[in-house]
Amino acid sequence: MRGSSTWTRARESSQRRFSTENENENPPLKKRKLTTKSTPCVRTHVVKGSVREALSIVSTQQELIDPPCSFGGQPPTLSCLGQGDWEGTRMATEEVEALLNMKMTGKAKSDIKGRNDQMMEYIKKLRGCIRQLLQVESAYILQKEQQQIQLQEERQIWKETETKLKVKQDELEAGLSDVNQKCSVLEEISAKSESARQEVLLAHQKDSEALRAAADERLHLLEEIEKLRKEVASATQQAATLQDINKRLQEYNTSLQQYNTKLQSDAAQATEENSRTQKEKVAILETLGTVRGNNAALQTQLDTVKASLLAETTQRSFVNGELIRLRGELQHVSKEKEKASTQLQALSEENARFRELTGKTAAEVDVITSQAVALEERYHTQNEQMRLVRQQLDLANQKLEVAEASLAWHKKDGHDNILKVEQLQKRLADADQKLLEGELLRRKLHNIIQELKGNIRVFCRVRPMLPDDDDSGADSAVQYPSSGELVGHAIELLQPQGQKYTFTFDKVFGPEAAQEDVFVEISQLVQSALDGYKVCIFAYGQTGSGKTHTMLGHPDELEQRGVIPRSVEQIFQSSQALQAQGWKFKMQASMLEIYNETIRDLLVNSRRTSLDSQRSDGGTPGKQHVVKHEPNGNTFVTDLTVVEVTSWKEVSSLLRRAAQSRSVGKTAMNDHSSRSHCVFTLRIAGTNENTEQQVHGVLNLIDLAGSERLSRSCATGERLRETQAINKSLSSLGDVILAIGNKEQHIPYRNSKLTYLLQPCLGGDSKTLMFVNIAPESKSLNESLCSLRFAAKVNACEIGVPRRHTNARLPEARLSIN
Ligand SMILES: Nc1ncnc2c1ncn2[C@@H]1O[C@H](COP(=O)(O)OP(=O)(O)OP(=O)(O)O)[C@@H](O)[C@H]1O
Repeated sequence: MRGSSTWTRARESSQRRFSTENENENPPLKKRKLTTKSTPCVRTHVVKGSVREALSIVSTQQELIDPPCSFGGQPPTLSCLGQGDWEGTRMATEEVEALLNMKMTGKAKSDIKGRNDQMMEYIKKLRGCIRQLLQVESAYILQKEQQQIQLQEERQIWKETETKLKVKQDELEAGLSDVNQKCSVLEEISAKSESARQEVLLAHQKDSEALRAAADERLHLLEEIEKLRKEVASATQQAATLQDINKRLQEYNTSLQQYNTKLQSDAAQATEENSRTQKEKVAILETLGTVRGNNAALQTQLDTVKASLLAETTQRSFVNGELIRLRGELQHVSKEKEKASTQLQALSEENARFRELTGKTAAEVDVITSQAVALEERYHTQNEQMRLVRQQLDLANQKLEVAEASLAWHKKDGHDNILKVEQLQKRLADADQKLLEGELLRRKLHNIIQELKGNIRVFCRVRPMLPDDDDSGADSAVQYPSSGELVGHAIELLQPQGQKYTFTFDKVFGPEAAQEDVFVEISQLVQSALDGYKVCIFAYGQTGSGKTHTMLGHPDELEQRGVIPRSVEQIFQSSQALQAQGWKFKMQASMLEIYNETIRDLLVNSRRTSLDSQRSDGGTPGKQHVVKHEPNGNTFVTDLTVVEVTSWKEVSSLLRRAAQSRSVGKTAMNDHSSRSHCVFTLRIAGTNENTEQQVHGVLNLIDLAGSERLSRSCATGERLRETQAINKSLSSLGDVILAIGNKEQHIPYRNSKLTYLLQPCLGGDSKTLMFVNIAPESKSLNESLCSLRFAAKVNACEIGVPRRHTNARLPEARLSIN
């Protein structure tokens, strides 16, 4: 740049110099030539002027043209000039000046010739001078032209350079903006790196804290390990047994997989069969409709025929009566006729005898003859009457035959129709049965697939609006998809601002779902407790959302019984049905509640009169109940009352006993709020006398205390303490499920009594189902959202594959009969 500006300055000064020289110092050449030409005669001052100009140019440019002509430093004289050769000599400025200032010397005025010669000499010199000047001028012009060409070239170069420079400048500017951009990007990156660095620092701090916590945990774990070592010693003893069991389980697993494959192909077949049956059912229903229509028409026809048959039967009986009467009359007439013919015979014989004897008069003969004629006429009339009656009888008989034939035909047709309807009804019943079987198979397969997946299943139940709900008249905050695959499996929560949250679960029950509908869906799961599985069903949800209604309901009202009564009843019924196969079951029931992180026995005999008196010491007086997990996978609670039960009736009385002991209180959100987690456990031990097989199943049915926000429950004092304990244990449940979901090494089961008790159900080998109960009113929307989010986490949780507890090899088929 600097080079270019120096170059530009030099170029500008050169230009300026040229233009000054051209425009100011040198008048146009043409003008000077004209001036010279227009004054051919020598006039000193004119010539002097132009020559001076020329001289000044010559003197300025003299170094450029030729080296100066030296006169040896002497001013020239005309004589000197006369001695030199003007043609070939170059003149210095002073010489020209001297020539111009030269005066006529030596000649008298009268010496015209002399003067003339002198003048001629002078003119000759002047001419030489002028010629030289002209040469200088042409040299100058040539030089000027060269310079102009050079200038042009320089200008061209300058222009090109300028263009190049411009391009270069543009490139540099573009480069500069690129660099600027890069700079800003780098600045951003640097800012980000800075924030990342900060985050890393924070994370590092957290890690350090976590490390410290881990160190503490490690210490704790070392203690645990010590304990575990002792346990391991005993476990080693069992290892051999377990290995054997494991081997058998592997075999069982293989057979289960085969069974599963078979079930899947069966399922495919069943689905096919199902759809075929459905189509068949539709066709049958259509045919049945047509047949029913035909049947109705035939029925009407049959009724008409029956009516006409009745009329015919009446007519027939009338005709029969008439026939009998006519037959009687005919007999009577026949008798009369026989009598008359006997009489006639007698009279004829008499007449003949008389004629023979000629003893009778002609008059008497006439009378007798007329009597005989009359008798004969009577006989003919009676014959005619008989013929007519016979005709009538034949007609009636014909009518009767026609009526009987038509009746038989109608009867046959009606019978055919009845047969057809019966057949169709049978096929319909078969199709319904197949559908039912298909549905049962589908449920079974679904259960098996769930078992193999090892997931906790989640059912959502939304209770109806209650009369006490403030917005019972308002729209519910809950919706369900009305079409597509999600029907019956999804729930949508609507926020007042229009935002919609959709959650999907294994099953969603709306407010219209009856207790029976809910139980149908879990009956298979309950049944597997009888097959030797650990089954755990628990209800989670905010206060007043229907957990107790779902789990317990009203045990004494048939329709309103909840999961616990129905499950127990089903277990007893199935166990009785299995007795035919040689199975004998022993059932033991227990019930406990976890109240304020303390386990309380709800079946203890010493019935408490005041709940508050126990609450103060936190449980059964003198007894501390502790949860124990045995190495064989069994979990029990120390000193808990366990009652052997043989019927639903006994369990029912236990439930009533427990209900009286349960911690219930009135909250702002529920008049009869369960203030504790209630756990009903049924242990099932089954032995088959024929095969010596044994199964050990456990059914845990849990009604959790309601989750509620302190701000909404308005709890104070004892209620506040209860609520805090409930929330703490529920949040521990959330932590456990989150840790299982994240497949963390350490699962914090010990953080609460509830999670420690549920450990085998949540992280072990049991079949677990959670009900998330939802209150539909819009004021509960936030609680519902929390509950559903919690349930969604649970739904995503894999807890391991359920394990059946048996001590002898079992056949592939399950024990369950339904
Ligand atoms: N599906 C339902 N159909 C009819 N009524 C219901 C239903 N679910 C709940 N209810 C009624 O709602 C009220 C509250 O139900 P419930 O006591 O079962 O709630 P909860 O969740 O157990 O409450 P808490 O946690 O406070 O014990 C009861 O009156 C119950 O009868």
